[in-house]
Amino acid sequence: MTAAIIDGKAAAAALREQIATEVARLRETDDLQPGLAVVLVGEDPASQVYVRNKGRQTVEAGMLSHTHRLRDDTSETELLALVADLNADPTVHGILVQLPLPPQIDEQRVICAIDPAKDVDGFHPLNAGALANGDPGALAPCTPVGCLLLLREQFDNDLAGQHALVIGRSNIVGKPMAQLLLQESCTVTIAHSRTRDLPALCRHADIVVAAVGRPGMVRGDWLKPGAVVIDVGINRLPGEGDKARLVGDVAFAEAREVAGAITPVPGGVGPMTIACLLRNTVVAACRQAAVASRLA
Ligand SMILES: Nc1nc(=O)c2c([nH]1)NC[C@@H]1CN(c3ccc(C(=O)N[C@@H](CCC(=O)O)C(=O)O)cc3)C=[N+]21
Repeated sequence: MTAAIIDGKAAAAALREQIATEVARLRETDDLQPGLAVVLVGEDPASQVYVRNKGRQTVEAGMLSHTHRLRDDTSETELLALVADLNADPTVHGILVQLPLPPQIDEQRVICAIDPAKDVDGFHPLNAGALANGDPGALAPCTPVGCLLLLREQFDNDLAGQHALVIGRSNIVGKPMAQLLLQESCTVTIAHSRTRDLPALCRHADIVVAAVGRPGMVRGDWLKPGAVVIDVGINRLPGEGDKARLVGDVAFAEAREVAGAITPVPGGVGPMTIACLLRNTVVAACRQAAVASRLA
């Protein structure tokens, strides 16, 4: 069996189209233009590309984009002051502080300083708790939501009873992914670096979400034939010349021979993450303006 390739790029473009339509309507009928502020501390080249893509797609969707680039030696106090300004700015409905932050800054303190209503990353403990409680109003993290949208498409909106294995337990992907899948009535297993016999566990899974950051870790012979594989990994390996090559956490060529469907890297989960960020920003803007949204 050769797996179907899940086209995240196309799914993200379709989602951005819907978002742009909704933004146009909000600007026309409610005089509301959703605004997203992105904060980048330091010069990490991968982050720069990501920040640029986000900025461009925000504008293409008809939204306001504010980008703040701070020096690598920015103090925690300075960053907290900027977050306070953005919290108070009525033209900013969503705030994203790019992670990781340099070592002199306490990430958790910064995340907690963001107004939960503007926390479009869904990283604030209030949003994480709301998600765990099954509160439909929670702003949920963009990468796992993007994965869920791709999975729903594969399963015709019915994930109930599927055995889902989430590999990775981060607050950004693994934990919220597990919460979302549980909400869909999957049977969820979370695996991590201390899990015993991961290959055997994996062979039972109808759905595998790999989010560990280890290139090619999930092998073809770990998969149940026909499983749906979502590869969250974005690993930069040295490629031809000075070009970096992007690879996922799944050994793609092998997995493709066994899986039923699989996301590629690039062009899988990544573009969906950005589309979901735009969506969260529209939802957050509507709530802040007490206007009904047709997206949520
Ligand atoms: N506060 C915060 N929120 C995040 O959501 C966040 C973050 N910090 N820090 C970094 C990671 C990484 N991340 C990516 C999202 C999309 C692509 C993406 O669109 N990738 C494209 C191609 C990228 C390329 O070619 O360079 C793809 O996979 O097809 C990549 C990486 C969000 N993150």
